[in-house]
Amino acid sequence: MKYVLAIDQGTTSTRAILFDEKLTIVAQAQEEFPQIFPQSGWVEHDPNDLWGTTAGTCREVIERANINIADVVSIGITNQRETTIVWDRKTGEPIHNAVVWQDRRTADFCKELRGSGHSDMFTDRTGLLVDPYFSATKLKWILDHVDGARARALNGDLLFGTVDTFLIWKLTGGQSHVTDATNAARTMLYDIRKGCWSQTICGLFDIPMNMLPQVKDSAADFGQSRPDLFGRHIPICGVAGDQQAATIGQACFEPGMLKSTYGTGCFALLNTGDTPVMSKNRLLTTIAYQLDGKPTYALEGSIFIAGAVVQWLRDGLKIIREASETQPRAEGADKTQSVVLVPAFTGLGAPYWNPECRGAVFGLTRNSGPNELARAALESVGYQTRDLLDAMRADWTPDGASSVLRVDGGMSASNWAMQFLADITDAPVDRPKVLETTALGVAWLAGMKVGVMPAQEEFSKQWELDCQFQSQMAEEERHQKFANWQRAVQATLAY
Ligand SMILES: Nc1ncnc2c1ncn2[C@@H]1O[C@H](COP(=O)(O)OP(=O)(O)O)[C@@H](O)[C@H]1O
Ligand SMILES: O=P(O)(O)OC[C@H](O)CO
Repeated sequence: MKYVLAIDQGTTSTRAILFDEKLTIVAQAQEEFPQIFPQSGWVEHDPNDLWGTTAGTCREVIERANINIADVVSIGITNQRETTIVWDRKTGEPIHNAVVWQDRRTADFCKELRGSGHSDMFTDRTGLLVDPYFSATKLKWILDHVDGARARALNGDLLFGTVDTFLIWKLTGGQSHVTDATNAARTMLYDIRKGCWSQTICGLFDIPMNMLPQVKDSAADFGQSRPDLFGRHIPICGVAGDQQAATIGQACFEPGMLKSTYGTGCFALLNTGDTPVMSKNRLLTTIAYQLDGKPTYALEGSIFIAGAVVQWLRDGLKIIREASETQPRAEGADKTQSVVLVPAFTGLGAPYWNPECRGAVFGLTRNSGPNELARAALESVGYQTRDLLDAMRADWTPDGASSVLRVDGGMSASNWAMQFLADITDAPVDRPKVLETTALGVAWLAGMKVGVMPAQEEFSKQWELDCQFQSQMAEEERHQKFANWQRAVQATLAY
Protein backbone atom coordinates (compact mmCIF):
# COMPACT_ATOMS: atom_id res chain seq x y z
CA MET A 1 0.00 0.00 0.00
CA LYS A 2 1.26 3.50 -0.88
CA TYR A 3 0.40 6.67 1.06
CA VAL A 4 0.05 10.40 0.46
CA LEU A 5 0.68 12.98 3.16
CA ALA A 6 -1.77 15.91 2.97
CA ILE A 7 -0.92 19.12 4.84
CA ASP A 8 -3.86 21.43 5.53
CA GLN A 9 -2.45 24.69 6.88
CA GLY A 10 -5.58 26.63 8.01
CA THR A 11 -6.25 29.94 9.71
CA THR A 12 -6.46 28.57 13.24
CA SER A 13 -4.74 25.20 13.06
CA THR A 14 -2.46 23.01 10.99
CA ARG A 15 -3.42 19.46 10.16
CA ALA A 16 -1.54 16.58 8.61
CA ILE A 17 -3.61 13.72 7.24
CA LEU A 18 -2.25 10.51 5.81
CA PHE A 19 -4.34 8.96 3.02
CA ASP A 20 -3.78 5.53 1.52
CA GLU A 21 -4.00 4.99 -2.23
CA LYS A 22 -7.71 4.15 -1.91
CA LEU A 23 -8.18 7.67 -0.46
CA THR A 24 -9.00 6.34 2.99
CA ILE A 25 -7.74 8.34 5.98
CA VAL A 26 -5.15 6.30 7.88
CA ALA A 27 -4.08 8.80 10.55
CA GLN A 28 -4.27 12.50 11.34
CA ALA A 29 -2.75 15.06 13.67
CA GLN A 30 -3.74 18.65 14.39
CA GLU A 31 -2.13 21.56 16.20
CA GLU A 32 -3.39 25.07 16.88
CA PHE A 33 -1.12 28.11 16.91
CA PRO A 34 -1.45 31.64 18.35
CA GLN A 35 -3.42 34.35 16.59
CA ILE A 36 -1.72 37.74 16.88
CA PHE A 37 -3.85 40.90 16.96
CA PRO A 38 -1.45 43.87 17.14
CA GLN A 39 -4.22 46.44 16.57
CA SER A 40 -7.94 46.46 15.92
CA GLY A 41 -8.57 44.94 12.49
CA TRP A 42 -5.01 43.55 12.22
CA VAL A 43 -4.41 39.77 12.21
CA GLU A 44 -0.97 38.15 12.06
CA HIS A 45 0.61 34.71 12.37
CA ASP A 46 4.21 33.95 13.19
CA PRO A 47 5.45 32.15 10.02
CA ASN A 48 7.69 30.00 12.21
CA ASP A 49 4.53 28.75 13.99
CA LEU A 50 3.04 27.83 10.63
CA TRP A 51 6.19 25.93 9.75
CA GLY A 52 6.65 24.45 13.25
CA THR A 53 3.12 23.07 13.41
CA THR A 54 3.47 21.72 9.87
CA ALA A 55 6.70 19.86 10.58
CA GLY A 56 5.34 18.70 13.97
CA THR A 57 1.99 17.36 12.74
CA CYS A 58 3.63 15.65 9.74
CA ARG A 59 6.10 13.82 11.97
CA GLU A 60 3.31 12.91 14.41
CA VAL A 61 1.02 11.51 11.75
CA ILE A 62 3.77 9.40 10.21
CA GLU A 63 4.67 8.04 13.63
CA ARG A 64 1.02 7.38 14.51
CA ALA A 65 0.32 5.52 11.27
CA ASN A 66 3.25 3.21 11.98
CA ILE A 67 4.09 2.66 8.31
CA ASN A 68 7.27 2.36 6.32
CA ILE A 69 8.29 5.88 5.29
CA ALA A 70 9.36 4.50 1.90
CA ASP A 71 5.65 3.97 1.18
CA VAL A 72 4.82 7.69 1.55
CA VAL A 73 5.14 8.60 -2.10
CA SER A 74 3.88 12.15 -2.33
CA ILE A 75 3.04 15.27 -0.32
CA GLY A 76 0.10 17.59 -0.99
CA ILE A 77 -0.25 21.08 0.51
CA THR A 78 -3.46 23.03 0.91
CA ASN A 79 -3.54 26.29 2.80
CA GLN A 80 -5.31 29.35 4.09
CA ARG A 81 -5.19 31.63 1.08
CA GLU A 82 -4.02 35.24 0.54
CA THR A 83 -1.97 35.32 3.78
CA THR A 84 1.29 37.06 2.92
CA ILE A 85 4.86 36.21 3.99
CA VAL A 86 8.18 37.83 3.07
CA TRP A 87 11.45 36.16 4.02
CA ASP A 88 15.19 36.40 3.51
CA ARG A 89 16.39 34.26 0.62
CA LYS A 90 19.65 33.27 2.38
CA THR A 91 18.51 32.64 5.95
CA GLY A 92 14.86 31.66 5.38
CA GLU A 93 13.96 34.08 8.19
CA PRO A 94 10.70 36.05 7.76
CA ILE A 95 11.20 39.81 7.92
CA HIS A 96 7.70 40.35 9.40
CA ASN A 97 4.84 38.27 10.74
CA ALA A 98 2.50 36.79 8.15
CA VAL A 99 -0.24 39.29 7.36
CA VAL A 100 -3.37 37.15 7.47
CA TRP A 101 -6.22 37.22 4.91
CA GLN A 102 -8.59 38.65 7.55
CA ASP A 103 -6.28 41.62 8.21
CA ARG A 104 -7.81 45.00 7.25
CA ARG A 105 -4.74 47.29 7.70
CA THR A 106 -4.72 48.29 4.04
CA ALA A 107 -8.41 49.30 3.95
CA ASP A 108 -7.66 53.02 3.50
CA PHE A 109 -5.14 52.35 0.76
CA CYS A 110 -7.70 50.15 -1.03
CA LYS A 111 -10.28 52.92 -0.74
CA GLU A 112 -7.78 55.31 -2.38
CA LEU A 113 -7.08 52.80 -5.14
CA ARG A 114 -10.79 52.38 -5.85
CA GLY A 115 -11.09 56.17 -5.98
CA SER A 116 -8.21 56.45 -8.45
CA GLY A 117 -10.14 54.72 -11.21
CA HIS A 118 -7.98 51.56 -11.35
CA SER A 119 -10.67 49.16 -10.07
CA ASP A 120 -11.72 47.84 -13.49
CA MET A 121 -8.14 47.14 -14.52
CA PHE A 122 -7.58 45.07 -11.35
CA THR A 123 -10.82 43.13 -11.82
CA ASP A 124 -10.22 42.51 -15.55
CA ARG A 125 -6.78 41.08 -14.94
CA THR A 126 -7.07 39.36 -11.59
CA GLY A 127 -10.81 38.58 -11.33
CA LEU A 128 -10.77 40.13 -7.84
CA LEU A 129 -12.17 43.30 -6.28
CA VAL A 130 -9.80 45.87 -4.78
CA ASP A 131 -9.94 44.79 -1.12
CA PRO A 132 -7.47 44.31 1.75
CA TYR A 133 -8.46 40.60 1.73
CA PHE A 134 -5.97 39.82 -1.07
CA SER A 135 -2.16 39.59 -0.85
CA ALA A 136 -1.05 42.49 -3.07
CA THR A 137 -1.65 45.40 -0.71
CA LYS A 138 -0.39 43.35 2.26
CA LEU A 139 2.89 42.74 0.43
CA LYS A 140 3.16 46.42 -0.46
CA TRP A 141 2.52 47.27 3.20
CA ILE A 142 5.41 45.03 4.34
CA LEU A 143 7.76 46.54 1.74
CA ASP A 144 6.70 50.05 2.81
CA HIS A 145 6.93 49.48 6.58
CA VAL A 146 9.83 47.14 7.29
CA ASP A 147 13.08 49.10 7.37
CA GLY A 148 15.08 48.64 4.19
CA ALA A 149 12.74 45.97 2.83
CA ARG A 150 12.16 47.41 -0.63
CA ALA A 151 15.88 47.94 -1.26
CA ARG A 152 16.62 44.37 -0.12
CA ALA A 153 13.81 43.09 -2.36
CA LEU A 154 15.17 45.04 -5.34
CA ASN A 155 18.55 43.52 -4.63
CA GLY A 156 17.02 40.02 -4.87
CA ASP A 157 17.51 39.26 -1.17
CA LEU A 158 13.83 38.84 -0.22
CA LEU A 159 11.16 36.39 -1.35
CA PHE A 160 7.38 36.66 -1.24
CA GLY A 161 4.99 33.79 -0.87
CA THR A 162 1.54 32.73 0.21
CA VAL A 163 1.60 30.03 2.90
CA ASP A 164 2.02 27.15 0.42
CA THR A 165 5.14 28.81 -1.02
CA PHE A 166 6.69 29.43 2.39
CA LEU A 167 6.05 25.84 3.51
CA ILE A 168 7.52 24.43 0.29
CA TRP A 169 10.59 26.66 0.78
CA LYS A 170 11.00 25.24 4.29
CA LEU A 171 10.21 21.63 3.32
CA THR A 172 12.72 21.69 0.48
CA GLY A 173 15.41 23.46 2.50
CA GLY A 174 15.24 26.55 0.29
CA GLN A 175 15.44 24.63 -2.99
CA SER A 176 12.02 25.60 -4.39
CA HIS A 177 10.34 29.00 -4.64
CA VAL A 178 7.05 28.00 -6.25
CA THR A 179 3.28 28.22 -5.94
CA ASP A 180 0.30 26.90 -7.88
CA ALA A 181 -2.16 28.82 -10.04
CA THR A 182 -5.01 28.69 -7.47
CA ASN A 183 -2.89 30.42 -4.84
CA ALA A 184 -1.42 32.89 -7.34
CA ALA A 185 -4.98 33.80 -8.34
CA ARG A 186 -5.63 35.11 -4.81
CA THR A 187 -2.77 37.59 -4.70
CA MET A 188 -4.29 40.34 -6.91
CA LEU A 189 -0.91 40.32 -8.71
CA TYR A 190 -1.67 37.46 -11.12
CA ASP A 191 -3.26 37.79 -14.55
CA ILE A 192 -5.71 34.88 -14.52
CA ARG A 193 -6.31 35.01 -18.28
CA LYS A 194 -2.68 35.21 -19.41
CA GLY A 195 -1.46 32.95 -16.62
CA CYS A 196 1.43 35.15 -15.48
CA TRP A 197 2.26 37.80 -12.89
CA SER A 198 0.99 41.21 -13.98
CA GLN A 199 3.84 43.60 -14.69
CA THR A 200 1.41 46.54 -14.64
CA ILE A 201 0.10 45.75 -11.17
CA CYS A 202 3.55 44.99 -9.75
CA GLY A 203 4.69 48.32 -11.23
CA LEU A 204 1.78 50.19 -9.62
CA PHE A 205 2.62 48.72 -6.21
CA ASP A 206 6.38 49.00 -6.68
CA ILE A 207 6.76 45.27 -6.08
CA PRO A 208 10.01 43.84 -7.53
CA MET A 209 8.99 40.87 -9.66
CA ASN A 210 12.12 38.90 -8.76
CA MET A 211 10.57 38.22 -5.34
CA LEU A 212 7.53 36.40 -6.81
CA PRO A 213 7.46 32.59 -6.96
CA GLN A 214 7.23 30.50 -10.11
CA VAL A 215 3.60 29.48 -10.79
CA LYS A 216 2.85 25.83 -11.57
CA ASP A 217 -0.14 23.58 -12.20
CA SER A 218 -1.95 22.29 -9.10
CA ALA A 219 -0.51 18.81 -9.75
CA ALA A 220 3.16 19.33 -10.59
CA ASP A 221 6.69 18.81 -9.38
CA PHE A 222 7.06 21.35 -6.54
CA GLY A 223 10.33 19.94 -5.19
CA GLN A 224 11.36 17.29 -2.66
CA SER A 225 11.27 17.40 1.12
CA ARG A 226 14.65 17.57 2.87
CA PRO A 227 15.75 14.03 3.78
CA ASP A 228 16.41 14.93 7.44
CA LEU A 229 12.76 15.88 7.97
CA PHE A 230 11.04 12.54 7.46
CA GLY A 231 13.97 10.19 6.85
CA ARG A 232 13.93 10.42 3.05
CA HIS A 233 13.16 12.75 0.14
CA ILE A 234 9.41 12.87 -0.54
CA PRO A 235 8.21 14.70 -3.65
CA ILE A 236 5.67 17.50 -3.22
CA CYS A 237 3.24 16.97 -6.11
CA GLY A 238 -0.06 18.66 -5.19
CA VAL A 239 -0.79 22.26 -4.13
CA ALA A 240 -4.07 24.19 -4.00
CA GLY A 241 -5.65 26.93 -1.90
CA ASP A 242 -7.99 25.36 0.67
CA GLN A 243 -11.28 26.40 -0.95
CA GLN A 244 -10.11 25.21 -4.34
CA ALA A 245 -8.90 21.93 -2.81
CA ALA A 246 -12.39 21.47 -1.32
CA THR A 247 -13.88 22.05 -4.79
CA ILE A 248 -11.65 19.25 -6.07
CA GLY A 249 -12.40 17.06 -3.04
CA GLN A 250 -16.11 17.52 -3.77
CA ALA A 251 -15.38 16.42 -7.37
CA CYS A 252 -16.95 19.61 -8.78
CA PHE A 253 -15.21 19.06 -12.12
CA GLU A 254 -18.10 19.88 -14.43
CA PRO A 255 -19.12 23.44 -15.33
CA GLY A 256 -22.16 24.35 -13.25
CA MET A 257 -21.14 22.21 -10.24
CA LEU A 258 -21.15 24.10 -6.97
CA LYS A 259 -19.73 23.53 -3.49
CA SER A 260 -19.96 25.50 -0.29
CA THR A 261 -17.68 24.99 2.71
CA TYR A 262 -18.99 25.95 6.16
CA GLY A 263 -16.12 26.52 8.55
CA THR A 264 -15.49 29.76 10.43
CA GLY A 265 -16.60 31.53 7.27
CA CYS A 266 -18.23 30.14 4.18
CA PHE A 267 -16.80 29.96 0.68
CA ALA A 268 -18.95 28.91 -2.29
CA LEU A 269 -17.27 28.06 -5.60
CA LEU A 270 -19.11 27.48 -8.88
CA ASN A 271 -17.13 25.74 -11.62
CA THR A 272 -17.43 27.81 -14.82
CA GLY A 273 -15.14 25.60 -16.95
CA ASP A 274 -12.52 27.13 -19.21
CA THR A 275 -14.23 30.53 -19.21
CA PRO A 276 -13.34 33.17 -16.64
CA VAL A 277 -16.85 34.57 -16.04
CA MET A 278 -16.65 38.17 -14.85
CA SER A 279 -19.23 38.89 -12.18
CA LYS A 280 -21.68 41.76 -12.45
CA ASN A 281 -22.77 41.04 -8.88
CA ARG A 282 -19.57 41.52 -6.93
CA LEU A 283 -18.46 37.91 -6.83
CA LEU A 284 -14.85 36.93 -7.47
CA THR A 285 -13.47 35.17 -10.52
CA THR A 286 -10.77 32.72 -9.60
CA ILE A 287 -8.92 29.61 -10.74
CA ALA A 288 -10.55 26.44 -9.38
CA TYR A 289 -7.61 24.26 -10.43
CA GLN A 290 -5.03 24.06 -13.18
CA LEU A 291 -4.11 20.71 -14.66
CA ASP A 292 -1.85 20.04 -17.68
CA GLY A 293 -1.41 23.78 -18.18
CA LYS A 294 -5.18 24.31 -18.52
CA PRO A 295 -6.92 26.50 -15.95
CA THR A 296 -10.51 25.75 -14.90
CA TYR A 297 -12.19 28.87 -13.59
CA ALA A 298 -14.77 29.45 -10.85
CA LEU A 299 -16.99 32.16 -9.52
CA GLU A 300 -16.48 32.52 -5.77
CA GLY A 301 -18.60 34.03 -3.05
CA SER A 302 -16.95 34.57 0.34
CA ILE A 303 -18.88 35.04 3.59
CA PHE A 304 -16.71 35.94 6.57
CA ILE A 305 -19.04 34.70 9.36
CA ALA A 306 -20.70 31.25 9.16
CA GLY A 307 -19.69 28.78 11.92
CA ALA A 308 -18.25 31.80 13.75
CA VAL A 309 -21.79 32.93 14.58
CA VAL A 310 -22.25 29.64 16.44
CA GLN A 311 -18.97 30.26 18.25
CA TRP A 312 -20.37 33.66 19.26
CA LEU A 313 -23.46 32.01 20.77
CA ARG A 314 -21.12 29.72 22.69
CA ASP A 315 -18.23 31.99 23.71
CA GLY A 316 -19.81 35.45 23.53
CA LEU A 317 -23.42 35.03 24.65
CA LYS A 318 -22.72 31.71 26.43
CA ILE A 319 -26.21 30.42 25.60
CA ILE A 320 -24.89 27.07 24.36
CA ARG A 321 -22.03 24.93 25.59
CA GLU A 322 -21.28 23.27 22.28
CA ALA A 323 -22.09 23.93 18.65
CA SER A 324 -24.44 20.95 18.28
CA GLU A 325 -26.78 22.43 20.94
CA THR A 326 -27.96 24.92 18.34
CA GLN A 327 -30.07 22.16 16.78
CA PRO A 328 -32.44 21.48 19.73
CA ARG A 329 -32.56 25.20 20.44
CA ALA A 330 -33.56 26.04 16.86
CA GLU A 331 -36.16 23.26 16.92
CA GLY A 332 -37.59 24.68 20.13
CA ALA A 333 -37.80 28.28 18.88
CA ASP A 334 -41.17 30.05 18.85
CA LYS A 335 -42.52 29.83 15.30
CA THR A 336 -44.55 33.01 15.66
CA GLN A 337 -41.44 35.16 16.16
CA SER A 338 -39.30 36.31 13.27
CA VAL A 339 -36.00 37.22 14.88
CA VAL A 340 -33.37 37.98 12.20
CA LEU A 341 -29.66 38.13 12.99
CA VAL A 342 -27.26 39.78 10.52
CA PRO A 343 -23.82 38.52 11.65
CA ALA A 344 -21.82 41.41 10.19
CA PHE A 345 -19.27 41.16 13.03
CA THR A 346 -16.44 42.15 10.68
CA GLY A 347 -18.57 43.78 8.00
CA LEU A 348 -20.24 41.88 5.20
CA GLY A 349 -18.43 39.95 2.45
CA ALA A 350 -19.89 38.99 -0.93
CA PRO A 351 -22.03 40.28 -2.51
CA TYR A 352 -22.11 43.40 -0.26
CA TRP A 353 -18.39 43.93 0.46
CA ASN A 354 -18.93 46.41 3.25
CA PRO A 355 -16.07 46.25 5.78
CA GLU A 356 -17.51 48.98 8.00
CA CYS A 357 -21.04 47.79 8.90
CA ARG A 358 -21.53 45.76 12.07
CA GLY A 359 -23.93 43.01 13.22
CA ALA A 360 -27.57 43.54 14.21
CA VAL A 361 -30.58 41.65 15.54
CA PHE A 362 -34.11 42.53 14.44
CA GLY A 363 -37.59 41.51 15.60
CA LEU A 364 -36.88 40.90 19.30
CA THR A 365 -39.86 40.58 21.70
CA ARG A 366 -39.94 40.03 25.45
CA ASN A 367 -40.36 36.36 24.70
CA SER A 368 -37.24 36.17 22.54
CA GLY A 369 -34.51 34.09 24.12
CA PRO A 370 -31.67 31.66 23.41
CA ASN A 371 -33.83 29.43 21.20
CA GLU A 372 -34.86 32.24 18.88
CA LEU A 373 -31.30 33.59 18.73
CA ALA A 374 -29.89 30.14 17.95
CA ARG A 375 -32.43 29.70 15.17
CA ALA A 376 -31.64 33.16 13.81
CA ALA A 377 -27.90 32.34 13.89
CA LEU A 378 -28.32 29.14 11.88
CA GLU A 379 -30.74 30.83 9.51
CA SER A 380 -28.29 33.68 8.87
CA VAL A 381 -25.90 31.21 7.27
CA GLY A 382 -28.67 29.98 4.94
CA TYR A 383 -29.70 33.50 4.00
CA GLN A 384 -26.13 34.56 3.26
CA THR A 385 -25.68 31.50 1.05
CA ARG A 386 -28.90 32.32 -0.80
CA ASP A 387 -27.49 35.83 -1.44
CA LEU A 388 -24.40 34.24 -2.99
CA LEU A 389 -26.31 31.72 -5.08
CA ASP A 390 -28.71 34.37 -6.39
CA ALA A 391 -25.70 36.48 -7.42
CA MET A 392 -24.05 33.46 -9.06
CA ARG A 393 -27.16 32.51 -11.00
CA ALA A 394 -27.60 36.09 -12.18
CA ASP A 395 -24.00 36.05 -13.42
CA TRP A 396 -23.94 32.66 -15.09
CA THR A 397 -26.31 29.71 -15.47
CA PRO A 398 -25.21 27.14 -18.03
CA ASP A 399 -27.92 25.15 -19.86
CA GLY A 400 -29.01 22.08 -17.95
CA ALA A 401 -26.84 22.87 -14.92
CA SER A 402 -27.81 21.02 -11.77
CA SER A 403 -29.07 23.13 -8.88
CA VAL A 404 -27.47 20.82 -6.30
CA LEU A 405 -25.20 22.41 -3.69
CA ARG A 406 -22.48 20.13 -2.30
CA VAL A 407 -21.61 21.10 1.27
CA ASP A 408 -18.77 20.36 3.67
CA GLY A 409 -16.89 21.92 6.63
CA GLY A 410 -17.62 21.67 10.36
CA MET A 411 -20.98 23.40 10.27
CA SER A 412 -22.35 21.10 7.57
CA ALA A 413 -22.72 18.58 10.43
CA SER A 414 -25.79 20.55 11.52
CA ASN A 415 -28.85 18.84 9.99
CA TRP A 416 -31.02 21.78 11.00
CA ALA A 417 -28.79 24.32 9.25
CA MET A 418 -28.51 22.16 6.12
CA GLN A 419 -32.30 21.61 5.98
CA PHE A 420 -32.86 25.35 6.28
CA LEU A 421 -30.29 25.91 3.53
CA ALA A 422 -32.26 23.58 1.21
CA ASP A 423 -35.50 25.33 2.20
CA ILE A 424 -34.33 28.88 1.69
CA THR A 425 -32.44 28.20 -1.56
CA ASP A 426 -35.20 25.87 -2.79
CA ALA A 427 -32.55 23.47 -4.03
CA PRO A 428 -31.12 20.11 -2.94
CA VAL A 429 -28.18 20.19 -0.54
CA ASP A 430 -25.84 17.17 -0.74
CA ARG A 431 -23.57 16.30 2.15
CA PRO A 432 -20.87 13.73 1.29
CA LYS A 433 -19.68 10.88 3.48
CA VAL A 434 -16.14 12.28 3.59
CA LEU A 435 -16.26 15.76 5.10
CA GLU A 436 -12.47 16.19 4.93
CA THR A 437 -12.84 17.43 1.37
CA THR A 438 -10.00 19.97 1.54
CA ALA A 439 -7.35 17.44 2.49
CA LEU A 440 -8.92 14.86 0.21
CA GLY A 441 -8.71 17.23 -2.76
CA VAL A 442 -5.02 17.93 -2.35
CA ALA A 443 -4.20 14.31 -1.47
CA TRP A 444 -5.79 13.32 -4.76
CA LEU A 445 -3.79 15.93 -6.71
CA ALA A 446 -0.55 14.72 -5.09
CA GLY A 447 -1.38 11.00 -5.47
CA MET A 448 -2.70 11.30 -9.02
CA LYS A 449 0.47 13.10 -10.12
CA VAL A 450 2.66 10.19 -9.00
CA GLY A 451 0.24 7.61 -10.40
CA VAL A 452 -0.96 5.95 -7.18
CA MET A 453 -4.45 7.46 -7.25
CA PRO A 454 -7.23 7.21 -9.84
CA ALA A 455 -7.68 9.57 -12.79
CA GLN A 456 -10.25 12.36 -12.54
CA GLU A 457 -13.25 10.42 -13.82
CA GLU A 458 -12.71 7.50 -11.48
CA PHE A 459 -12.08 9.88 -8.55
CA SER A 460 -15.41 11.64 -9.29
CA LYS A 461 -17.25 8.32 -9.14
CA GLN A 462 -15.89 7.69 -5.65
CA TRP A 463 -17.74 10.75 -4.28
CA GLU A 464 -20.39 9.29 -1.95
CA LEU A 465 -23.54 10.89 -0.61
CA ASP A 466 -24.20 10.84 3.12
CA CYS A 467 -27.47 12.75 3.09
CA GLN A 468 -29.50 14.84 0.66
CA PHE A 469 -31.62 17.66 2.13
CA GLN A 470 -34.63 18.57 -0.04
CA SER A 471 -36.56 21.79 0.15
CA GLN A 472 -39.75 21.38 2.19
CA MET A 473 -40.71 24.99 2.82
CA ALA A 474 -43.83 26.49 1.22
CA GLU A 475 -43.00 29.11 -1.41
CA GLU A 476 -44.91 31.82 0.44
CA GLU A 477 -42.99 31.26 3.67
CA ARG A 478 -39.67 31.22 1.82
CA HIS A 479 -40.54 34.45 0.08
CA GLN A 480 -41.59 36.13 3.31
CA LYS A 481 -38.56 35.01 5.28
CA PHE A 482 -36.07 36.02 2.60
CA ALA A 483 -37.76 39.41 2.19
CA ASN A 484 -37.34 39.94 5.97
CA TRP A 485 -33.65 39.07 5.67
CA GLN A 486 -33.13 41.49 2.81
CA ARG A 487 -34.78 44.29 4.79
CA ALA A 488 -32.60 43.45 7.78
CA VAL A 489 -29.43 43.60 5.66
CA GLN A 490 -30.41 46.95 4.17
CA ALA A 491 -31.09 48.33 7.66
CA THR A 492 -27.71 46.98 8.86
CA LEU A 493 -25.90 48.60 5.93
CA ALA A 494 -27.69 51.87 6.59
CA TYR A 495 -26.95 51.96 10.33
N1 LIG B 1 -23.13 20.68 14.91
C1 LIG B 1 -22.81 21.93 14.58
N2 LIG B 1 -23.76 22.86 14.42
C2 LIG B 1 -23.45 24.15 14.08
N3 LIG B 1 -22.19 24.58 13.86
C3 LIG B 1 -21.20 23.69 13.99
C4 LIG B 1 -21.44 22.33 14.36
N4 LIG B 1 -20.25 21.69 14.43
C5 LIG B 1 -19.30 22.62 14.13
N5 LIG B 1 -19.88 23.82 13.87
C6 LIG B 1 -19.17 25.07 13.52
O1 LIG B 1 -18.23 24.76 12.50
C7 LIG B 1 -17.04 25.53 12.66
C8 LIG B 1 -15.83 24.63 12.60
O2 LIG B 1 -15.70 24.08 11.33
P1 LIG B 1 -14.27 23.80 10.65
O3 LIG B 1 -14.53 23.26 9.30
O4 LIG B 1 -13.45 22.99 11.60
O5 LIG B 1 -13.77 25.32 10.59
P2 LIG B 1 -12.33 26.01 10.31
O6 LIG B 1 -11.57 25.11 9.37
O7 LIG B 1 -12.69 27.35 9.68
O8 LIG B 1 -11.67 26.18 11.66
C9 LIG B 1 -17.12 26.22 14.00
O9 LIG B 1 -17.28 27.60 13.76
C10 LIG B 1 -18.35 25.62 14.68
O10 LIG B 1 -19.06 26.63 15.36
O1 LIG C 1 -8.31 28.53 6.84
P1 LIG C 1 -9.76 28.61 6.48
O2 LIG C 1 -10.38 27.26 6.31
O3 LIG C 1 -10.54 29.51 7.39
O4 LIG C 1 -9.82 29.27 4.97
C1 LIG C 1 -9.47 30.57 4.76
C2 LIG C 1 -9.60 30.95 3.29
O5 LIG C 1 -8.71 30.26 2.46
C3 LIG C 1 -9.42 32.43 3.13
O6 LIG C 1 -9.60 32.84 1.81
